[in-house]
Amino acid sequence: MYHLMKGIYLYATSKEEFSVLLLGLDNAGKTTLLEQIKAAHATHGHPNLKTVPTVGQNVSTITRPDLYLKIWDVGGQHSLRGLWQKYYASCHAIVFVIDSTDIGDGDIMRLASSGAVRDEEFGRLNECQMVLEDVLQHEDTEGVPLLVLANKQDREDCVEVVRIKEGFVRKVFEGEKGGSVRDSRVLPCSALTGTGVQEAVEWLCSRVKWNKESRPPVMR
Ligand SMILES: Nc1nc2c(ncn2[C@@H]2O[C@H](COP(=O)(O)OP(=O)(O)OP(=O)(O)O)[C@@H](O)[C@H]2O)c(=O)[nH]1
Ligand SMILES: [Mg+2]
Repeated sequence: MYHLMKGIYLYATSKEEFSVLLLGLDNAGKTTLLEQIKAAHATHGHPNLKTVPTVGQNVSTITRPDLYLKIWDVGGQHSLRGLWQKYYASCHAIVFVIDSTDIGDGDIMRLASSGAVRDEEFGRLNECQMVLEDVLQHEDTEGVPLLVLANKQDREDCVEVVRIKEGFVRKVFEGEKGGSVRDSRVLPCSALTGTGVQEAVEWLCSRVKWNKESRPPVMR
């Protein structure tokens, strides 16, 4: 009887848990974003916005009415990107965070036709493109929903989200390194002020549920 009751109790109180992986170049704003998401889901809480470059990982589980989201924030520095792939097979969604102030005008066709990569004009656009392509091409990310966040939209010198969508994300997806078909979206946000963070979380929650036949959740 005890075991039956315990089983019913556990069944009634358990929820599906989905894992979300935050990726992007160093300084893109991944840790700041995680802090905002944590603060928004805590009863009392101010985000800790004094981040330092991540070496290793930060992980946090947030509780939503119908599910848990376990969010993995990994270091984006060049030397740490090799570690990302060990998270791919078990994640249910990927967020690719872009620093919208460090990608020139966000137009990869112009970058390609310019020949030389002139840093001051294109910022880290080329690096950002190669890193995103690597993620999309990896077999373990096949079919995983991908949210691209055009971060730092609070800054005056940012590239607006439509340009990032048209000039960068769409072109990468349509290119030969665009990888498999997947659910994807580009949204603006400011991890620093919190603008757009809620919309991002909503999108992630809906997509991990839609995709759960391909990537089933863990019961917790
Ligand atoms: N203005 C502005 N600054 C931001 C925003 N998001 C992050 N930053 C700043 O960008 C810097 C880097 O932010 P982090 O969150 O540490 O970046 P990260 O992607 O975690 O970097 P790594 O851990 O090295 O991969 C910090 O100085 C943040 O305050 C934003 O939306 N707007
Ligand atoms: Mg970080």
